[in-house]
Amino acid sequence: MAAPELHLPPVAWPAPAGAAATDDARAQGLRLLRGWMAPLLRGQAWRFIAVLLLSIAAVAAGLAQPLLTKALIDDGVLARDPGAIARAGAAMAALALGALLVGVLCRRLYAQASLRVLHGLKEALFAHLLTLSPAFHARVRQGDLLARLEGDLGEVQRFAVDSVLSALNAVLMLAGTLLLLGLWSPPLVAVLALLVGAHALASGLMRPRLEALTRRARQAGVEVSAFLVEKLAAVRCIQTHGAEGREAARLAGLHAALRRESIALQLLGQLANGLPNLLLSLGVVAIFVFGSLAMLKGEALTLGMLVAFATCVQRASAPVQSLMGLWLSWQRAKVALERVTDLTACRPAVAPGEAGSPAVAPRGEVEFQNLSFTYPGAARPALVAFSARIPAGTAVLLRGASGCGKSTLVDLLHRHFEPAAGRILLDGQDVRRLDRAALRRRVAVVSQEAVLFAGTLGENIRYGRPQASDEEVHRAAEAAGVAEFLPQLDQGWQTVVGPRGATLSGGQRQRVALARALLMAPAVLVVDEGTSALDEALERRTLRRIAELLPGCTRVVVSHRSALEGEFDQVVELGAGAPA
Ligand SMILES: Nc1ncnc2c1ncn2[C@@H]1O[C@H](COP(=O)(O)OP(=O)(O)OP(=O)(O)O)[C@@H](O)[C@H]1O
Repeated sequence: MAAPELHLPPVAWPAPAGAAATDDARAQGLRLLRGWMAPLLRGQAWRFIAVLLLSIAAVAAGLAQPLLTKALIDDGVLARDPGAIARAGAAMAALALGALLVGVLCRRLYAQASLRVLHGLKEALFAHLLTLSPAFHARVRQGDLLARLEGDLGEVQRFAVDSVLSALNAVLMLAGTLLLLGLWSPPLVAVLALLVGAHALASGLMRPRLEALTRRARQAGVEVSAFLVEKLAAVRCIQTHGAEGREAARLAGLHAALRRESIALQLLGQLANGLPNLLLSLGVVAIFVFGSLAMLKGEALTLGMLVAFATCVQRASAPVQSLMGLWLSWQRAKVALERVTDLTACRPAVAPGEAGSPAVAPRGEVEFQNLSFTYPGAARPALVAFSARIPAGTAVLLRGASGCGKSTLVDLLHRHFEPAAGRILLDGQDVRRLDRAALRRRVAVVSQEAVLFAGTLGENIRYGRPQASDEEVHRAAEAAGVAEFLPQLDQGWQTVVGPRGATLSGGQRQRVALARALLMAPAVLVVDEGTSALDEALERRTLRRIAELLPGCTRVVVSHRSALEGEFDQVVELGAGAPA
């Protein structure tokens, strides 16, 4: 049985407050995410191992610096040996240069591996989003999806890859430093451990506030991107209604909320970040004060050792800070992970279908048997016990009052949803038993809103069948009426139609979308008000040309125009039983 698309109650997500998915759904979503990440990480394993080995080399070079400092002071300066000073200086310079080269190589390998993992994750999430039904996409704001794809997924990847690697590096550095310090002075190690413990305590106290602030700041950012995506796609409507000023003011309001949350988050983050710095600076002061006092008392401590101690503690500060930073990134990543699993927890409304394909030479007979359907979360059914039979190769006009369920019927035929009751047969086979992709190749749908992509006219017509020959494209374009406006386009087939086909008229866009469907040579062609922007004479001509191009094709046309009735073999009325 198909899994429900949303395991969440329909109102729980997407909601303005970004409410959570159920635990069960989230666990499933997490499993899916881990399933994507594991092979990506395995594929980059050699790069990560190389980065680790290079990091160990860099740590060793870093640890040699305090030893050289000690040698320079004690064996060189205090022993008044210029040769020892020169040797220690040259070794320090060589190590610094080596560290730079290793750092560059490390960064290169690391960026390659890390970006591949991020892009792989994004591609998997994008592919997942493409499996979700139009009803899901109708409910989710595009800006919200973008924020989750771009920001949240990046945060998860940064934690899973960047933070883990830098933490590993930090642990190595810290372990080496502690070893050195332990050899010289065990009490100093105890001081460091005390500092780390104090920081952990302070961090624990700040955690709940930091997590809540992170979530709120993220949501405020999503509100801004969702606003921009929606409004920039509707500039003409805003201009028509003279709403430019109001929209600008709304953006300012959203920005004010975002600023409030971001500044609070940054202040708390700064405090959390600055704490280890403060503690370590106090540690260095303590070493100099107590070390100097010990030297004055004549204890066995050289100036070189004191400087080397301080250098060690300062060297330990970077890894300690990076480990503390790890905690901060985990707070951010946890919130981001929840937001990404909100998406991975969503399942396609319908299963891809069984292995069966529609007949090799489909006839195109469609039968709706007692179909009922209610949208998730809707109070009233969109379709109630609808039945009709459309013989193969016939032309049918499907009509009914606005909102009576005509488009829903088309979506059920295309298996964007499963009916609550009843079934649809294609050539006698239940469409649920058919492979969904194969079904969609046999049944082409042209909707009222023609969706074109930025690209040439030819590319848009070929979208469903990129390998079609020029001649096939021309025939489909001729039947759809594209040929009638082609001479008006400067570049002919090569004309770039702009984002969403914006440089064409509504009727021209519909004709391009129709040509695209005809090129697929479907067994069943459904035109869901897909020629509504054409004048009546052109619509009539187009319907006749389609019949000539695809004589055996079953044609179902959803239209409110009664004058076209004569063009059809049958008129099917939808409405009885369905809500008005
Ligand atoms: N995604 C959705 N979620 C909830 N309800 C929906 C959704 N899409 C459509 N509906 C509802 O289902 C009913 C049928 O809608 P449908 O789009 O199928 O009607 P239609 O007959 O094609 O209308 P029109 O002729 O105006 O295009 C309507 O009451 C509509 O409000």
